[in-house]
Amino acid sequence: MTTFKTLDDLEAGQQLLVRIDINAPVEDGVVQDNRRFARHAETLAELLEDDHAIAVLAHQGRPGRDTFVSLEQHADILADHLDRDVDFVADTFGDDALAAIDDLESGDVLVLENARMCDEELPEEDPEVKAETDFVQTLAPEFDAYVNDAYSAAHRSHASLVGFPLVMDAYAGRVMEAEYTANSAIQEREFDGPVTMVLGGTKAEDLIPVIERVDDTVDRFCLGGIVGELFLRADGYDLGYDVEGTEFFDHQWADHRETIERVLEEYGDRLHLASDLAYEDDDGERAEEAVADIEKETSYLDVGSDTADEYADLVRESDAVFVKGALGVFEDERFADGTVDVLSAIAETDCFSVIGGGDTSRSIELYGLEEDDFGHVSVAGGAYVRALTGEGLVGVDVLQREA
Ligand SMILES: Nc1ncnc2c1ncn2[C@@H]1O[C@H](COP(=O)(O)OP(=O)(O)OP(=O)(O)O)[C@@H](O)[C@H]1O
Ligand SMILES: O=C(O)[C@H](O)COP(=O)(O)O
Repeated sequence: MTTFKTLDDLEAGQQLLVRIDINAPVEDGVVQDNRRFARHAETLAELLEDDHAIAVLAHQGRPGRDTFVSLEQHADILADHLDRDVDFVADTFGDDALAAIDDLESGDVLVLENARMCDEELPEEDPEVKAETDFVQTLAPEFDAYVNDAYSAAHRSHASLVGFPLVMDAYAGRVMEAEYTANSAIQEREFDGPVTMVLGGTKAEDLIPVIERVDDTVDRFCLGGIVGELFLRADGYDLGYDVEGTEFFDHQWADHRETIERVLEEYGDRLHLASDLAYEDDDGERAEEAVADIEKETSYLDVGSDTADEYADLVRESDAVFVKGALGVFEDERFADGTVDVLSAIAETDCFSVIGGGDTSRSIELYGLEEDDFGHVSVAGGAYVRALTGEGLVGVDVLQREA
């Protein structure tokens, strides 16, 4: 099944460019540790044992969002996980970056600045186009090989993910290998009882195509988070108001309204939407309201308790449950109930389960749930649900193609 080269094929003592995905939550400007750091640190530790010199390439946030910040704090978090110094240079492929790369010695780790701060990184273009960018053409000659460990970003055709394998010797890192193996195996499984997909979080644009493509294998969908509210809006309810400083609703509504309305119509009873939602009242407390009674323009931050009970019951009847995205803003304890109640119901049953999402998978340790109670906890979100549809991931495809 795995046709890419792995670290088992890599000669020791080389200068490596290693793409990882440490895209993380940022709270008040402070980058939050999540399980992506721990998993990638294991790959880096293995490479260091083999005397490689490493420059790390990664991204954080998207331009225009308040999570779009430098990777300086990420270098410190990685240093904690690795228990050694990790350098950072505030440059990705300019003179400062090249000078820092020149100084690398065996056993060094250097984090380059957020790849998405380079103009050539983001526009989705073919790998062949990305391989010709100055970004790729400048960095590639500085290294003996490229390692892609960023399975969770492998659905994006961005320069740092798809350009390098076309011009350099390229290998899959351990996280890439493990996630690819686990997620590909899920596609092959067959389940006797109902299969439920719990979809939430902020990235409706990633999830809507998934609903359509897993049509044959998933029996019902439980929606929450921003995604759920967009479907409720399509169902005629006046909701979907951003918290100050965020922009989740309007552009996704403008871009996907027709599809959301069509999916809602076609899927009917198979799509479960929240019947109640939670918000912050004037005293700063959690309050709940039935969706049918909603009149005020406020930001809803979690599904309500009736909805959480209904979703937990559906989970208990299921043979398999796939989760991507949180049902509410679980980082705030007042709005964690929906996510935690549903995850707890999954943990208590013996259904096969996968919990995915860089942010969402963090709720497991935040609320004292045990990773062992789930079939697979993926640090990938969009990439894992896409893999469930059987669709290839461009970042994996190029590694396989060049192997
Ligand atoms: N109603 C809501 N309003 C605002 N944010 C919400 C709401 N519901 C959930 N969220 C946020 O969704 C985030 C998780 O979903 P997100 O779409 O970022 O996916 P993810 O799990 O990190 O997957 P990926 O790896 O694809 O990024 C959480 O950080 C949570 O705070
Ligand atoms: O967090 C993720 O899912 C990956 O890092 C990809 O990030 P993106 O959705 O901003 O492209």
